[in-house]
Amino acid sequence: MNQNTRPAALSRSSGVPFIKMHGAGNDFVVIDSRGCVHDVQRELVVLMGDRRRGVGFDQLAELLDSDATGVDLRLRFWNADGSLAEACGNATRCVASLLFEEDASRAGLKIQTPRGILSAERREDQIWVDMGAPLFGWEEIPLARPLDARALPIAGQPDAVSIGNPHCVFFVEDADCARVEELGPLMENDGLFPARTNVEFVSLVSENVLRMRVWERGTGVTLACGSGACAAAVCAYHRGLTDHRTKLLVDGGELEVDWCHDSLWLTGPVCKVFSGMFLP
Ligand SMILES: N[C@H](CCC[C@H](N)C(=O)O)C(=O)O
Repeated sequence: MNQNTRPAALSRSSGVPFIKMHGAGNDFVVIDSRGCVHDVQRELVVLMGDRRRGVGFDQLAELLDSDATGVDLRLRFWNADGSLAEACGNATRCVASLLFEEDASRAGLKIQTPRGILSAERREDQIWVDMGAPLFGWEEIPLARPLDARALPIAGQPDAVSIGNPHCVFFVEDADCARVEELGPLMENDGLFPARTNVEFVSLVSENVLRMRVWERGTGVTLACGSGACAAAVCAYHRGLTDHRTKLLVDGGELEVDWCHDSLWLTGPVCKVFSGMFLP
């Protein structure tokens, strides 16, 4: 790459330090831009996101300073295609685990995201993140026109919901047979969703246990999706399929959602894989 075309963050002479993490196989690069002059730019995201020429990730989570009182940090989420996302449940869990590790005496965290200020808590050996309340208003999701978001009038009658970011949830007989790679990108780019959408295929496996496969907006097929798990759990609850607490079997493991007093609490495994220096 020509030196003159380098985005600001790439001109850090010794490279860009990062941590690679995953939550149930949903993988992330975490960059700490707190106290930095340069924040991350789209060009850097796309270069790092390349699984052959870069590091590779589903999302890049960027830690930023927050000026809101009582807030520990601000988070910005980038998809692998360089687009921004309003929410990312699994990256929020991963970052919360880093912060709890930094300071073992911490009981809770407040994290500012485009979706609002989220709480994270450590309960025994699990980290829970409150993803907030689901939004079903057509202009909140957003949908292209005023429609009832539950059972959209298209084939498969999916539900639409926002967990800060848009989701389109298909309830199917057997999620393992869903044509995720074919239908995912079609729905992601359907005119019904002007901001594009994440797409989940969900089936009921047993009492309060759902199987979920996902196509993520701006990324593609992923092994798990935290906001998608919240979307699937709350839509299943509204359809009378599950109770308030749901386990989700995803391709990369298990997630759990507790839908409680207008809060969608999310938990699941978190793993730190390696740290490194990205050299442009
Ligand atoms: N993996 C994320 C979702 C990323 C969202 C992104 N694909 C979008 O909304 O554009 C999660 O755990 O919630």
